[in-house]
Amino acid sequence: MKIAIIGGGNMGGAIAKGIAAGSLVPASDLTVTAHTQQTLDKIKGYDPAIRTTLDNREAVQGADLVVLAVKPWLLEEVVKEIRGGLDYRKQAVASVIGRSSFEELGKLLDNGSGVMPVMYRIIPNTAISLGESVTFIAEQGAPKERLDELVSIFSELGQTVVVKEPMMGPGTSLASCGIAFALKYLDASIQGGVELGFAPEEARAVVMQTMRGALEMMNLNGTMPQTEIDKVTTPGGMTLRGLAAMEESGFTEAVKAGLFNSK
Ligand SMILES: NC(=O)C1=CN([C@@H]2O[C@H](COP(=O)(O)OP(=O)(O)OC[C@H]3O[C@@H](n4cnc5c(N)ncnc54)[C@H](O)[C@@H]3O)[C@@H](O)[C@H]2O)C=CC1
Ligand SMILES: O=C(O)[C@@H]1CCC=N1
Repeated sequence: MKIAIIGGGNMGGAIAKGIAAGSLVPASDLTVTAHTQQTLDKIKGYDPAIRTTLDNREAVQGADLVVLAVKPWLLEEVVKEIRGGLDYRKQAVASVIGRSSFEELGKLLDNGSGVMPVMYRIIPNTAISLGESVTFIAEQGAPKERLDELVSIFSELGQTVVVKEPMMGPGTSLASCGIAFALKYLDASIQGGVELGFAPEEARAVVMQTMRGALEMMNLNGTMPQTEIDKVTTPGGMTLRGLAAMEESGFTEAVKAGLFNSK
C-alpha cells in the first residue's frame, strides 16, 4: 500500500517512523509532506528511503491512502488543495485529526461528482513511533479486505481497536490523550520523589521501574489494578494513608475529569 502523509509533525512523523520500521509497507512507499524543509529532514532521518516533499499535490499522486495529519484548523485548506488531484474510486482518505468526523471530512471532500472515497479515522498515540501505540480506527465505506490491510499495518505498531465512529472520541481520550495523562502521573511522581530527597535522575529511574513493575504484574496476573493495590496495602499502614491522601486531593475524580473533558 502506498501511503501519503500530509503533515509530518509529531503525529504524522511518528506514524511515518513506525510504518517505515514495520514490515508491511516499504519506506519507499511512504511519502511525507510538511510546512518546512527542516521537518522533512527530520523525517528523512528516520529512514532515508521515505519520500518527502513540500508539495501536497505531488505527494498524493499514486497514493492508495492519503493520511491527513495537520492541525485541525488547517484541514479545510489542505483538503481543498489536494481534492482536485484525488481519484476517489482508487484512493482512500484517512484523518488523524483528533476532533473530526466523517460528516465534516465528507463535506470537505465532496467534489460534486457523487463519488466519495473510502474514509478512515485513525487515532494512534505518540508511542506509535516505537511500535507501542493503541490505535483506534473507524471506517466509512471500506471493503473488508481494505480495512483488514490497514489494521494489519497499524497492528505491527501496537494494538489496534476497530470501533464505530461514536467511540472514536472516547478512544482518543483514553489512549491518545491518555498517554499524556499517564506521563502526567509519572511527572507528578518524579516531582514528589525529588521533594522527598531524591535527585531527579534517581527519581526518574525509580518511578519508571515502579510503573514497569505495576504494568507487568497486571499483565502476568491478568488482574485489575485494585487486586494489586490490595496486595500492597497493609491495614493501618503507610500505603493506606497515602491512598487516602490522594483521594482527599481528588485523584480518581481528577483523572476522570481529564478523560471526560478531552473527548
Ligand atoms: N500529537 C498527538 O499525539 C496526536 C495528534 N493527533 C492529531 O494530529 C494532527 C497533527 O498534530 P501534531 O502532529 O501534534 O501537530 P504538529 O504541529 O506537530 O504537526 C503538524 C505538521 O503539519 C505540517 N503542516 C502545516 N501546514 C501544512 C500544510 N499546509 N501542508 C502540509 N503539512 C503542513 C507542519 O509542518 C507540521 O509538521 C492534529 O490534528 C491532532 O489532532 C491525533 C492523535 C494524537
Ligand atoms: O491534543 C489533541 O488534540 C490531539 C488529539 C489527541 C492527542 N492529541
